[in-house]
Amino acid sequence: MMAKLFRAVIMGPPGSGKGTISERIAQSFGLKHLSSGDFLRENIAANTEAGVLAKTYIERGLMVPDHVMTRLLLPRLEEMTRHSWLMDGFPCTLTQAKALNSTCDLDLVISLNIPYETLKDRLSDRWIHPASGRVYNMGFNPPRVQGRDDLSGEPLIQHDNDQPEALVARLRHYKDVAKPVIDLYKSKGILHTFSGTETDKIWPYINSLLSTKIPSRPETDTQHIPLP
Ligand SMILES: Nc1nc2c(ncn2[C@@H]2O[C@H](COP(=O)(O)OP(=O)(O)OP(=O)(O)O)[C@@H](O)[C@H]2O)c(=O)[nH]1
Ligand SMILES: Nc1ccn([C@@H]2O[C@H](COP(=O)(O)O)[C@@H](O)[C@H]2O)c(=O)n1
Repeated sequence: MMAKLFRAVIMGPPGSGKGTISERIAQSFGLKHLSSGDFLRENIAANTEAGVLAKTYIERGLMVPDHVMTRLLLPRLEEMTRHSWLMDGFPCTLTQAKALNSTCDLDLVISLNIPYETLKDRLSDRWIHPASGRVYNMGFNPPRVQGRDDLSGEPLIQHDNDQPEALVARLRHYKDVAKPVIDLYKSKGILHTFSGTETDKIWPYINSLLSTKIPSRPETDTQHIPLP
């Protein structure tokens, strides 16, 4: 049982490994991994009003507007009064960061700084199980059976906006909107940036940083709990 609740955010461009590293943090430190992308997909699947609206943007490879993201996510975070969490993919604009700031005090922000060529290679090789959001990479973490999800056996898909043509625009957009967010967290003294081309090499540094902030927990005590 953690003495103090811990609130963290992980930021980085598409394909930087936010989801992959978040899962490791959740397993090692017992934080709930809250994925804004998964939450959007759940709302789309459930046909909620915000989900229907968000879908029209995601389908065109666009970012969902700030007011939709904050309306969807902030009430959920406000409910999480008894859990430590790690938010992945939100905030990604200054407006979202300011809205989050008015809801809670963050303890730590992890920012991933990964070269473009690496992102391009990873994303063109990324395969997703749409129903669960489980992510594979044909080189790094391939599925046991090619083209099939390990748990359900269902087919894996690739997103059009993971292909190099779409990626350049997505990365340019990320750089523009993330810069003021990074500056904000730097000025608060909670930003920690990790650079590199391999998650397995970055992970030990993140692990040791978090070990100084939160107690790790034994393997057997791990679980992934989706956002309620
Ligand atoms: N080759 C390689 N692939 C990696 C590495 N780390 C993560 N990946 C893969 O790269 C892809 C992107 O990783 P994610 O964890 O989905 O990245 P993300 O930042 O959450 O991406 P978005 O959801 O688009 O924002 C996935 O297919 C991962 O399996 C690595 O060190 N090497
Ligand atoms: N703050 C955010 C987060 C996500 N989106 C949209 O959702 C899509 C999927 O997100 P992943 O993190 O799972 O890649 C993403 O491509 C965006 O369209 C958003 O708009 N704002």
